[in-house]
Amino acid sequence: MDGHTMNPGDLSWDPVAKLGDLHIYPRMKAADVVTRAADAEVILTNKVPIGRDMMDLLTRLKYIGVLATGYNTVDSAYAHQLGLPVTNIPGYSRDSVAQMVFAYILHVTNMVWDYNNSVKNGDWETSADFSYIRTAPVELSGKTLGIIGYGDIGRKLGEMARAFGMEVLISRKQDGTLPGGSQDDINLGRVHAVPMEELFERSSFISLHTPLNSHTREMVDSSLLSRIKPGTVLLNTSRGGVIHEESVLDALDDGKLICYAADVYDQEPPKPASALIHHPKTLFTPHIAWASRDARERAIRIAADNIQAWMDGKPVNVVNDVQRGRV
Ligand SMILES: NC(=O)C1=CN([C@@H]2O[C@H](COP(=O)(O)OP(=O)(O)OC[C@H]3O[C@@H](n4cnc5c(N)ncnc54)[C@H](O)[C@@H]3O)[C@@H](O)[C@H]2O)C=CC1
Ligand SMILES: O=C(O)C(=O)COP(=O)(O)O
Repeated sequence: MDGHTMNPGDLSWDPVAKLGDLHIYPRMKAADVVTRAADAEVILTNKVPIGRDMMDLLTRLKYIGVLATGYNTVDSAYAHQLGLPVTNIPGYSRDSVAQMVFAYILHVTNMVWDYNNSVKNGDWETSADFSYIRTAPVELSGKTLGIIGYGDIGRKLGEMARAFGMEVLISRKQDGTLPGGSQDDINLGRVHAVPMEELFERSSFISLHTPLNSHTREMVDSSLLSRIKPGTVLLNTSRGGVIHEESVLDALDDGKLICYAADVYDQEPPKPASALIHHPKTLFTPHIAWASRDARERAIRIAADNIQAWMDGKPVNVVNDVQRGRV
C-alpha cells in the first residue's frame, strides 16, 4: 500500500516478490485502496488504515500483513469476524528504537550539539578557563528510568539503561497484571515492577513502549503527570495517541516536565503549527526510530516469512487470532 517508507529505494522487495504477483505502491490514499487492491489476495500496509468498509469491499482478500510492529491502523477485530488473519512484524526494530531512546536521553543529559555550537561560535577560544559550564551534564548512573510497556523494545531499553548504571522500574498494567515475559527479570532483580502511579513518582526518565489500543489511548494524562518530580523527562517512541496532549503541554509549561522527546504524533504527518511540536521544551523526530537500513531489511524478510508461513498453513505473528482463511 505504502511501500516508500519501508523501502525508499535502498532495499530489494525480492523476498516478497518471489511469493507471487507483487505490485508496490509508494503511497496510497485511503480512497484508492478498494480500486487498487480489488484483485489482491494479500495486502501489505504500513500506515494506510484498513477499516471494515474496505474489508467488506475487498472480497478476494485473504490476508492482511502490517509492515510494522504496531498494528493500530488495521481494524483487526473486524478482520477476525471475517476470518481474515492480520499479521505484524515483531522485534524487527527493537535495537534501533531502544538506541533512539538513548539518543534522546543523551541529548538531554550531555548537550553535545549545544556545546558544539557554543565552541564553533568561539566561546571556548575566548574562555578565561580551560573549561566552561553552560548547563552541567547530568550523570545517568544512579538515576531511575521508568519503562511503560516491557516488551521487545522495553526489555532492550532496560538492558541499555542497566549498562549506564540506572535503576529500572517497569509498570504493571492498569489491571495490576505484569507484562508477559517480565517475571524472570523481576526475579533476577534487573527491574522492579511497581504500579504506574509509583513509576511516575519515582522516575527521572519515563519511556513509553505500549501498543496503542483502547486501554492505552491517552493513558499518560494529567492524573499521572501530576505525580512526576520536577525535572522529569518523558520519552515517547510508541504512538502519539498514548499521551493526552493538553496534559503534556501543561506539565511542560508548569516546569515539572523538562522535556518531552518523541518520535511519534497522534496524526502523522502532523498538521502545521502543532503547539506540542513547536514547544521549546519538546524534541521531535519524524517517526524514524525504526528506520535503520538493518531494521527495514529485517522487516521485509519477516513480512515475506509471514506470508510464506500462512501459505504453508502454519501462520505466524497473527495478531487477531485467525489461523485459517477467510470464511
Ligand atoms: N517509533 C518507532 O519507530 C516504532 C514504534 N513502535 C511502537 O512501539 C510499540 C511497542 O513495540 P514492542 O516493544 O516491539 O512491542 P511488544 O508487543 O513486544 O511490547 C509491548 C508491551 O507493552 C505491554 N503493555 C500493553 N498494554 C500495556 C499497558 N496498558 N500497561 C503496561 N504495559 C502494557 C505488553 O504487555 C508488552 O509487554 C509498538 O506497538 C509500536 O506502536 C514499534 C516499532 C518502531
Ligand atoms: O513498527 C512500528 O510499529 C513502527 O512504528 C515503525 O514504523 P513503521 O510503522 O514501520 O513506519
